[in-house]
Amino acid sequence: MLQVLCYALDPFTMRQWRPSDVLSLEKPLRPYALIVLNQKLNRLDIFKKLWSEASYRFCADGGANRLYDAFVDDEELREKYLPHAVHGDLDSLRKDVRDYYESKNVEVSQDHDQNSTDFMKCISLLRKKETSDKNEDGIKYDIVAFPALGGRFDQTIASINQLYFLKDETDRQTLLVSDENLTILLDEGKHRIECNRQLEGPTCGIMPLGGPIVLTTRGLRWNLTDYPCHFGGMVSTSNVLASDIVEIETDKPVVWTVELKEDTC
Ligand SMILES: Nc1ncnc2c1ncn2[C@@H]1O[C@H](COP(=O)(O)OP(=O)(O)OP(=O)(O)O)[C@@H](O)[C@H]1O
Ligand SMILES: Cc1ncc(C[n+]2csc(CCO)c2C)c(N)n1
Repeated sequence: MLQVLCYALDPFTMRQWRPSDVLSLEKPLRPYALIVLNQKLNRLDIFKKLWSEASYRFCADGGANRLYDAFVDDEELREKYLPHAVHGDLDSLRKDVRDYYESKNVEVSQDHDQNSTDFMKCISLLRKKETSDKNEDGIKYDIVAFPALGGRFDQTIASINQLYFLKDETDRQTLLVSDENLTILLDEGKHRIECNRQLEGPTCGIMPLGGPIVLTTRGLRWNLTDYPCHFGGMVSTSNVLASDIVEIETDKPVVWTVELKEDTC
């Protein structure tokens, strides 16, 4: 009761998160751009749900191959899943895939920069769209990347690094969705994460990937109070949701990840 009172008195210092909204709500509360990365689209249930409500749909380079290949047996369906753009250095995009999407008037654009991944390039493209005349309301879109994490470890770390890059953009949230996890970055401060335990859990982790932190948690099976966490010391992995509401207070950014159930959509 006391905590409910605290929220009522101090709602702005606690950042609110509902990571699984993108999988559960009919209409998302916040508009988002879906970026399809270059990993096999195993979970078409998740993919179709994320796709259906996205305001922008970009394929990061070889992500377009995965999209194309997901509908190998169904030409008609393939034509229903046309992205707004295929973007990147285009060293992974197959010629047949490029020809197909170009023939359907999909924007295929190349950026040769060798210091940014194709995922990052797609985020730059989103920024361009956001500042274009067509976005008169100046909407900033959340970013949902799928399938993110897993696969190559350097790419996995690059994707998490991307969360850190974006952390100061507090008017947008970035969510990495994999076949088995939802992952976000919590910036320094207080956070209230609402979990839908029909979709999320039981396991979760809080990982100080950017350096040492001091952590306080509530709503987990194993909680910490003002506890120093760092690699080589305490890292909260294989933790378990004990409540629909998880509260986390951290003095530095920290990665939150929660397991996805097998049947989510
Ligand atoms: N094996 C992988 N594991 C995890 N993520 C991947 C993997 N391969 C690609 N990705 C993600 O998909 C995006 C598009 O991949 P792309 O087809 O361009 O492969 P790449 O040339 O190896 O990637 P990049 O040029 O971005 O380093 C990458 O930017 C990355 O976010
Ligand atoms: C210090 C440093 N390490 C690695 C790369 C390589 N790299 C990082 S992102 C990217 C683009 C891939 O499409 C490439 C080639 C670099 N540039 N600088």
